Amino acid sequence: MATLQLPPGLEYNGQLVETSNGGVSDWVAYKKVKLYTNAFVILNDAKVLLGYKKRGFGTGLWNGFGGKVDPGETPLQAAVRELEEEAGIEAPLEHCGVLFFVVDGADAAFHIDIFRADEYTGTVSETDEMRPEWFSVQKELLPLTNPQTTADHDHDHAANPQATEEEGPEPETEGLPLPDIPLKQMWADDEFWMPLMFSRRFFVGRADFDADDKMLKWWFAAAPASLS
Ligand SMILES: Nc1ncnc2c1[nH]c(=O)n2[C@H]1C[C@H](O)[C@@H](COP(=O)(O)OP(=O)(O)OP(=O)(O)O)O1
Repeated sequence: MATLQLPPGLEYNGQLVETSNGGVSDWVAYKKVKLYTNAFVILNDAKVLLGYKKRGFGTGLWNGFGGKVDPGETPLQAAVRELEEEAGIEAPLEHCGVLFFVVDGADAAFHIDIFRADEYTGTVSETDEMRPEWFSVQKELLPLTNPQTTADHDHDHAANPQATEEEGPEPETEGLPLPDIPLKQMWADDEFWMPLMFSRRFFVGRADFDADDKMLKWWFAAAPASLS
């Protein structure tokens, strides 16, 4: 497999397959990089918890839960802290990808470590910063070729052979008709990497935006499906 040329800001030593790219020809220049996290709880490969950003950067958009990595923290520690601060829950987070994100004119680029978990404990709660809500993962975000993704979207409880009745339907989503993930009210890059996250393929990518939050250029790649 040929080695891929990664955009500036990204490093990855393993095998990658390019999954999407587009936009204008030049990457936006940046001077420094700040570390961020973003975390998703995904139940039965079929439902995902998102938060509506009520204030600060990205106000009015739905996103995972996350923020800056504080001095002395690892990205995983920061992701666990932010999930508790912004959604009131704890989860066994696993690193599932890296997004390098640049806004033209901003003082620093964002290196965002993305985490996912299949379960959580605690009670999902609204905070000053985020309003959490469960969404159904629409079929368009689940590649048909993914052997590990077993979501059955015609039923509330996904057809996951490892799910047992003891795990039960989650009380906070049981019986509710969930809306699809609101891609039009999310960062424009999300549609390129969310399918990789849902199909459990480790991904890396970069997305550059202008000062009005319009996406200028993007590139995403993922571990080959058989290696993830
Ligand atoms: N393009 C894109 N796609 C997906 N997710 C993101 C982006 N850009 C982003 O910034 N993000 C994520 C990364 C972080 O999870 C949040 C932004 O964090 P923010 O809320 O600004 O950081 P905090 O540390 O919580 O900020 P304060 O609480 O200090 O205001 O969005």
